Amino acid sequence: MNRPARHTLRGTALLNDPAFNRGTAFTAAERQTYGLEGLLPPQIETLERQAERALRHLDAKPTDLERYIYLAALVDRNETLFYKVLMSDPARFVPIVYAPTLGEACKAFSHIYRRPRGMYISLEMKGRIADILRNWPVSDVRFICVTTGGRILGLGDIGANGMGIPIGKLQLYTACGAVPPQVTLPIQLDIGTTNAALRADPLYLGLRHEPPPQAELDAFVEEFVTAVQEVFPACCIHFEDWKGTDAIRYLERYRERVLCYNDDIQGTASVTLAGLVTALRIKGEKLSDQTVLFLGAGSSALGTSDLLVKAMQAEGLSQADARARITMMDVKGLVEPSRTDLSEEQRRYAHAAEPTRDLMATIRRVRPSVLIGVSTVGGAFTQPVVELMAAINARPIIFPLSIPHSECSAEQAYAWSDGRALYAAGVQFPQVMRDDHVFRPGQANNFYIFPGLGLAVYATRPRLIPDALIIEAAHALADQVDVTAQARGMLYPPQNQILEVQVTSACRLAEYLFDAGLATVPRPDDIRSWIEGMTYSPTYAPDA
Ligand SMILES: O=C([O-])CC(=O)C(=O)O
Ligand SMILES: [Mg+2]
Repeated sequence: MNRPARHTLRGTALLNDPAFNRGTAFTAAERQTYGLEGLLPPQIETLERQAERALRHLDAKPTDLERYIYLAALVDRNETLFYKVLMSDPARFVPIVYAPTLGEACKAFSHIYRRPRGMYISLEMKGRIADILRNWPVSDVRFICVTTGGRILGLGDIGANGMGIPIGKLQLYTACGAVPPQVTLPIQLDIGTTNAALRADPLYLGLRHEPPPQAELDAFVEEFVTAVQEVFPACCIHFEDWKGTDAIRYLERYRERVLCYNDDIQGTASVTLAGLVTALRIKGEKLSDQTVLFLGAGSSALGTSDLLVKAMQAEGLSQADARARITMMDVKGLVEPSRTDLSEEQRRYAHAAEPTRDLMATIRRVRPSVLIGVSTVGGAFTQPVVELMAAINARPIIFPLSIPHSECSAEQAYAWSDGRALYAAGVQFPQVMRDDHVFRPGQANNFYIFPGLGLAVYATRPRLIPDALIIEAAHALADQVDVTAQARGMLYPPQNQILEVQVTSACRLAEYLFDAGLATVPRPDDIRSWIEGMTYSPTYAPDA
C-alpha cells in the first residue's frame, strides 16, 4: 500500500509531515478538523501564493548551492510546494536539484547536512538488510535508486556524500516523469570509501574504512538485492554512480534476474543513441554507416557501444561488423589487442592497430563520423581535433559528454567547425550566436530517459528491462525533436517541455512492453489516458 490518501495526523504532527503538510494553505475547515487552529497565521493561501514566496526566497539566494539547500529544506517541509516550484520552471531548477549544482552539493554533503532522507544501508548491517528495509514507512516502494558513491558524476569516489545523487535522480522521476514521490526510495549502500581525505574529515557521515574485497562486496550486494525483492516485491532497482567495474558486473549479474537497470550505462547509452538518431535524421544517413570514436573506455563508453552495436544489428549489420565500426581510446592510449590492462568488455573493441596515445593520429586513421567524449578530461577536444573532424566530415557529430568538465564547449565546437558540428554535451551550454544564426546546443543527459522509462515501468510492471526497451526509449525521445528544433541544432527536445516529453515517451514504452508481452498488468484500451490517470501533479487534492 502507498501512503494512504487520507491520513490520521493532527496538529503539529501534520505540519511536520512533508507529504501531507499544506502549511498556510490549510482551509478553515481543515484547520478545525485537524486541530491546526492557532498553529498557523490567519491568512489562508493558495499553492500559487506559497510558490511565489518560495520563488522570492530562491531569487534572493546568492548561489545555486544555497538554492539547493533551500530546496532540500523545502521538500522536507512541504513536498507539494517543492514539486510545484520545481515543475514551474524545469530548465531553471533541474540544474539545481540535479547536475551540475547537485555535484557541488555532493562534495559538500556532510557539511551541508540537515536531516536524513532515504535509507543508509551499511556493511555493518550485513545479515539484517531485509529487517532494516522494513523500517521504511512505505510498503509499496516501486523504485529504489541506489549508489555506493563509488563514482559520483566526474567526482570519483565520495562514499556516503554520494547520497545526494539517488535523492536528486528520484526527484526527477517525479518532476520530469510524474511518478508519485511516495513510491521512490533513495538508498546509499555504505561500503566504505577509498577517499582518504573524506575519511579524515571530522564531519564525514559514512563508514571510515576502505571498501571490502570483491567477494565480500558481491555477497553484500546479493543480500541487498534479495532483500529488496523480499520486502518490496514490485520494486525496480536503479543502479547509479557505482565504480565502473562494479556497475558493469552487477548489471550483468542482475539484468536477467531482477527488474533493474543501470542509468550510467543504459540511460547514458540511450540518450546518446537518441542524439545520434536525430543528428543522422538531419544528415539523412544510417547509424550502421557511421564510424564512431570514443575518448574514454569506461562503463558509459562500453554501455553506449554495446547499445550502438545492437541498434546497428537491428539495421542489418553483423555483431562483428558493428563492433568494427567502434574504436576507443583512454588515458593509456588506443584500445588495441597488445594492451594487457583491458577488461573482457573492452577487448570487444580492441581492433588490430599500432599502439598510440595520439588522438589526432587516430582520427586521421579511423576517420570517424562521430566523436564521443566520456573521458572526464575537460578540454580534450582541442581546436585541431575539432578542425580535423570538420575537415573529414561535412557535418561532424561531436558529443563531449563528460560532466562537469566537457571535452569542448558548444561555442568552441561551432567556432572550430564553421557552425557545421552536430553537437550535444553532457552539461547544458548557453545558446551560441554565429553570423545571425542561433545555435541551441542539446544536453545529452540521461534525465531525458530515466523519468519516462520509470513512468512506463511504474504503469506496466514488467519483470525485466530488456535492451530493446532502452533502444525504444532513444527512438521515443528522438521522435519528439521537430524540424524547427533540428534547424537550430537541437538534438533533444527543449528542457522546459521535459514533463510532456517524458509522459509521451512513457506511453510509447508502455505500448512496447504490452506488444512484447512483457507487461504484467492488463492492457488498457487507451494507454495515454490510463497513464495520465496515474501521474503525479503538485496540487492539494480536495480532501487529504
Ligand atoms: O547525473 C548526471 O547528470 C549524469 C550521470 O548519470 C552521471 O554523470 O553519472
Ligand atoms: Mg550517474
